[in-house]
Amino acid sequence: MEEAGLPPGVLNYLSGGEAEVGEYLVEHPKTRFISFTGSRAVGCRIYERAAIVQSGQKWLKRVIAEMGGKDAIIVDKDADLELAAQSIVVSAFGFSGQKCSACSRVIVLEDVYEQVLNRVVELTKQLIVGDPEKPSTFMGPVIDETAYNKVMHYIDIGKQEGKLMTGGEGDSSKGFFIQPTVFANVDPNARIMQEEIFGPVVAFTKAKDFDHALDIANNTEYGLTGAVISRNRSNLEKAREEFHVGNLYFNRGCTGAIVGYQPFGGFNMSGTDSKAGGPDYLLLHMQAKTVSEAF
Ligand SMILES: NC(=O)c1ccc[n+]([C@@H]2O[C@H](COP(=O)([O-])OP(=O)(O)OC[C@H]3O[C@@H](n4cnc5c(N)ncnc54)[C@H](O)[C@@H]3O)[C@@H](O)[C@H]2O)c1
Ligand SMILES: N[C@@H](CCC=O)C(=O)O
Repeated sequence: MEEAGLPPGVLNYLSGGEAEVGEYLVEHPKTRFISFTGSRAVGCRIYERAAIVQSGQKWLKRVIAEMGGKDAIIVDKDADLELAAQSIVVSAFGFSGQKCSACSRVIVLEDVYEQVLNRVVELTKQLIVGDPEKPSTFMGPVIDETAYNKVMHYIDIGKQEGKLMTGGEGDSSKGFFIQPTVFANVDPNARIMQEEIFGPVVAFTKAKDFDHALDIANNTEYGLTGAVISRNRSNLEKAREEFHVGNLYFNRGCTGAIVGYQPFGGFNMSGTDSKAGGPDYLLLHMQAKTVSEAF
């Protein structure tokens, strides 16, 4: 950044604990702007703390919060089912599901539900989990023990809430490895359909028609990414209007936004409606001033 012209000392990297560093910076009267990426819980905490005007503070702090997701892929009855299955597997299990954009809910029209589910299970069983340095590995471990315990806890909940189709096992003896896990026949209001897991776990539910599928997809506090796999143009147009997410994809998975091409950021509890990687983002970090001179 200095090579690009930024004066020394403007950009600083500071590591440390959440309370010691995070809370201190958020609450400091001289902090002016906070750009945060992380969970809903921490984002809400920052938003709340930043709103309090501290002694000596002479501005209102501005906050951008990019938070979590509970992202859904809808599969229509006339979809390319192989494309659907491939898109689901990549979106659910890439980076071990540790993406805010990861697919954690699959909503399939009842006409093709069994076919899509069976193919996803088949593809999931072929994934290689292991050493991420090996090119043949598809999925490495989750990030740490806390993440491992959290995801395994959700897998236990999933075993009560749905039918375990594949996966469901973890091994923390040498790294924190979790098998890619698929649950079927899950109620849209179940915890694994509502709460962000941030791990390799995906839940399937059945919709009776496309409107029902959209209702289920929108039945979440989040609104980050979503995808529709369909050959039906009028259903795609309906989703364009009614599927309430910041990043909506048609006939592809719901991860992998490209900077400059698919500006990224969600609605509702997924964030503050900003679009990282898009032309408007920089303006959010600036202060506009209007100067008028009369002659
Ligand atoms: N919307 C997006 O663009 C996006 C992108 C990536 C990840 N995420 C989300 O991030 C989450 C996973 O990341 P994580 O586990 O690092 O999230 P996290 O919220 O646990 O932590 C994020 C950061 O906040 C810091 N932090 C924690 N408490 C704080 C506090 N009280 N005050 C200030 N800072 C504090 C942490 O030290 C960490 O650096 C998921 O929810 C995921 O969906 C969102
Ligand atoms: N922008 C990334 C997600 C970032 C968060 O994990 C994507 O589109 O997959």
